[in-house]
Amino acid sequence: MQQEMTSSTLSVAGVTPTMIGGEIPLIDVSNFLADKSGAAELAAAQLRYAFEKVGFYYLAGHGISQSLIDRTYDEAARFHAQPMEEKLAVKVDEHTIGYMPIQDKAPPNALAQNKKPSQNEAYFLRRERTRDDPDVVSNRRFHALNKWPGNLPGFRENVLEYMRTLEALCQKLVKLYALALDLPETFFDSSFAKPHMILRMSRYPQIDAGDDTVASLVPHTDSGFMTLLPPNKVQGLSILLPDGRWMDAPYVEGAYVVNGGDILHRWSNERFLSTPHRVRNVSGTLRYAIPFFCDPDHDTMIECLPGCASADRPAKYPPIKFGDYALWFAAQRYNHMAKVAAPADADVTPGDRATARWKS
Ligand SMILES: O=C(O)CCC(=O)C(=O)O
Ligand SMILES: [Fe+2]
Repeated sequence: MQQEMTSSTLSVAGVTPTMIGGEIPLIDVSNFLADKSGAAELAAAQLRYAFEKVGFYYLAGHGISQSLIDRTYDEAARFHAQPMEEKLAVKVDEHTIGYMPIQDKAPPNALAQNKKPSQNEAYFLRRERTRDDPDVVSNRRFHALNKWPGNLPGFRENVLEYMRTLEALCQKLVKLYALALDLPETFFDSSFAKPHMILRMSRYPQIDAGDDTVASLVPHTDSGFMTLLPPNKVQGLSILLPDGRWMDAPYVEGAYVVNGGDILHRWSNERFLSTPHRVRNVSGTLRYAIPFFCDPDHDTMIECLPGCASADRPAKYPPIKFGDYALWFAAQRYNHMAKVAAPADADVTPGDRATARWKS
């Protein structure tokens, strides 16, 4: 490992995991994935700490091969290296599938107003489907066909292999999330039997290090349940720590950076954090990112989890179907969705609450 280790530790059942940069737990799930006795409980205790205190953790022992990760980064670079007309041939649609160029204006949500747009271009994929899939036939929102580039042999196969592999890992990790929330290990299994998943392939040009008014990706929270970022040798990601400091997320060889999003925060009645983060690429080179967002299926009713409310801590949010939430969120965050009639959310989002911390 190349980052500086500190002596800061966390005591969980007598075990002291490494704290990256003194702040972010490193959770090794290899024993859990190998079904070793007691490993699930230990990893779940570390996860609980990570989500109650930070909202981010580094994931080691995940079993995803570095060669598959490298190949997927290479495919992101190959996609973005195409001429603009090839990329625009798969332009982003009302399902947020396809290519989104660097925007010329900030996203629709109120907090972004008067801000400069994020300096990155992105290509979005969701679950691969066939033409006769009933959701495709009915044009169900966010359940459409992927838009594959026409002239990149092998691209589709490589990217789908990555998505299938990450999906299988997430289906195991949700068991730890259930245990971390004091729920039965299988609690989330049905919502993740066919999870909603998004792979975003982003390219960040360099920005001017001296200009604080421009970001590669403006401070934000993610919308969903879990985001997995594979190790990135090109720095740029920073995380807003609970004490209000921005911390640059160090590269840790082999470890994913994982965070929770607004729906985990909402579902857990704000017990688990959805932590703001941002990207500034001042590395001197192009930066790529390939976040994988793994969410419950869109029929899941997001309603305060058992055990997350009490007499002094009543449920803060009305129940909402995840699909409705996802549509509302997309209408806030993406210009191409701004005109979509999204269901009104009954309350301010967890993300808006979290963003208030950096707004003031
Ligand atoms: O580029 C990164 O490291 C993070 C990307 C991110 O936060 C996002 O796409 O939501
Ligand atoms: Fe993010």
